[in-house]
Amino acid sequence: MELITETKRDGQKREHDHPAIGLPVAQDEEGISMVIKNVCCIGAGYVGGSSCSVLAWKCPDIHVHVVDVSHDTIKQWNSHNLPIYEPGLDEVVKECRGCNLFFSNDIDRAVREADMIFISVNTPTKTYGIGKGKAADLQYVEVCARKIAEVANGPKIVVEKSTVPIQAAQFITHILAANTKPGVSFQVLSNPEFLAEGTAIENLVNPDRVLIGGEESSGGESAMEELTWIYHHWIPQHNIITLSTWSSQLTKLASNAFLAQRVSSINAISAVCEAIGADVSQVADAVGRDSRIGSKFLHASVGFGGSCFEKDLLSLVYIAESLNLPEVARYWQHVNDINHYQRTRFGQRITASLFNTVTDKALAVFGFAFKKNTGDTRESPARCICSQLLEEGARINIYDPKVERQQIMNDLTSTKATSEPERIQKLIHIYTDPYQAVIDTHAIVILTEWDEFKSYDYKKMLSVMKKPAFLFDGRKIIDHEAVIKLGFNTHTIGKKFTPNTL
Ligand SMILES: NC(=O)C1=CN([C@@H]2O[C@H](COP(=O)(O)OP(=O)(O)OC[C@H]3O[C@@H](n4cnc5c(N)ncnc54)[C@H](O)[C@@H]3O)[C@@H](O)[C@H]2O)C=CC1
Ligand SMILES: O=C(O)[C@H]1O[C@H](OP(=O)(O)OP(=O)(O)OC[C@H]2O[C@@H](n3ccc(=O)[nH]c3=O)[C@H](O)[C@@H]2O)[C@H](O)[C@@H](O)[C@@H]1O
Repeated sequence: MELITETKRDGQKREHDHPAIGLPVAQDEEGISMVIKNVCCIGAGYVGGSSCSVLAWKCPDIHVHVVDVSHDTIKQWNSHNLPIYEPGLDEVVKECRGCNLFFSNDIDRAVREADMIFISVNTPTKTYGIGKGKAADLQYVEVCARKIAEVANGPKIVVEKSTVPIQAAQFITHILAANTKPGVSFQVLSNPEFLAEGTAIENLVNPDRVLIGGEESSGGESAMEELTWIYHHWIPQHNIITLSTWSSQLTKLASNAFLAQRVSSINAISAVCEAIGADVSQVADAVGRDSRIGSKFLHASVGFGGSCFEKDLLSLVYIAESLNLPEVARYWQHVNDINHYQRTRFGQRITASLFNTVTDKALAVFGFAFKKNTGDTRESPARCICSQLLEEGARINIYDPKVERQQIMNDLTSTKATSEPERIQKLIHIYTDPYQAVIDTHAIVILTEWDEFKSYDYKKMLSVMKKPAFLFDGRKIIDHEAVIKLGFNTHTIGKKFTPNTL
């Protein structure tokens, strides 16, 4: 394995390729000896990788070992090219990696050495069997629980960080309890994560709150104290909430559902605005000035994306159905339905505006990630809208500053996206220069709110496009009056402009 040399927080240059062994014993402020915590995190994805990097950064006295089944992912975490793009993450990892932060595939060793184990594996929507299309798939969480039970050799605190339905902590406890050996004991805590992609480091460093859910027993309470002690390294006590495990798990699902509901609410209003000639930005601004409502998460768009809002809404719908609460299930299902409606509506508007056909027309698509400042395309509205346009026979030139070419190709030609991958593949062109992407196109379609899209030279772009040239701003980020003046036929969400005849 390649050795990496990095300058560490103590100013020393060091090489490393594997986790250090043998932990020192530290003294706290009162000089009392205290064993340094040895933390392991199973799952080196967005959540495990970034949250544990910040944990290592904020807790130099804690040894953090992040493990994953994927060799490629771990190789990337140990390289100069991290597997995820997050502003500020590179700096944090560079400072701690090889000191008190380690990435490896040696899950058994990490679990054995740890006294606290975070489970941060994926919990996607089930694609098969009971609950297909709605329930959270807990197979990866179960594998972790069984692995911990198999290799644990002492007392362990198991912290459920993945987003899970409300019974998950019980089933983890059940598996662990059925496998205890002499000298081995387990406490299971719920500690859901609230970071948002693109702002993960800021969210982890200054969280609105940290939830620690546990059992109401002396063992549960002391486990909660242990985890509270870790977070206390950088988070004030009043931002750390201790609660029951079920409340903690439900709070996570409810928080995502509330956020998704706000986006769907303003998007539903945007359709009304388009129909009556109102402006959704003005409505959102005025509604948000009510301090009881607040201004955040009222930005109308092509719909919400990302790996969690839809998944967690569907999980909540499934839970409500399982609890025989069909009205509750329908309520949350509608939040998701509006999101699909909003995406489809925008795709249809593009086709309708381009004289009811996009067949063989070239369109430049700006942005493929589900939001700015991330390279993540999971459930991105861009995937859905591009697929819609490709099905209509459009040729699309895609530019995104962070999403890899192969990722875009996979997303649009997978069996989930199309039944005709060969035909679709020929219609897609990926660009690394937005000015090249627009040449000879009929329209520009903005699908992610990257800041750089605001400052492009649209006059220059217009000069190389087919006329009449169209601009569809699905994120409401550019100066519409300015591009209309240039001569673009402009469309956006929640507002209608007079057709441009320049
Ligand atoms: N992505 C996000 O912004 C947020 C995600 N969450 C939740 O956190 C959880 C993880 O999400 P992400 O980090 O986005 O997922 P991810 O897909 O980026 O990462 C999960 C990682 O777990 C690894 N893994 C799966 N099974 C494993 C096993 N048995 N042993 C070792 N490694 C294993 C996978 O190889 C993968 O690298 C999910 O439940 C998600 O709902 C919560 C808050 C934010
Ligand atoms: O559980 C999770 O995975 C995370 O889900 C969201 O974080 P994330 O999906 O990374 O990003 P958000 O900023 O919430 O945006 C989600 C989607 O909604 C869209 N959005 C957001 C806000 C808005 O006003 N309008 C709007 O269309 C975004 O463009 C994006 O597509 C939550 O914000 C996090 O608290 C949570 O931890």
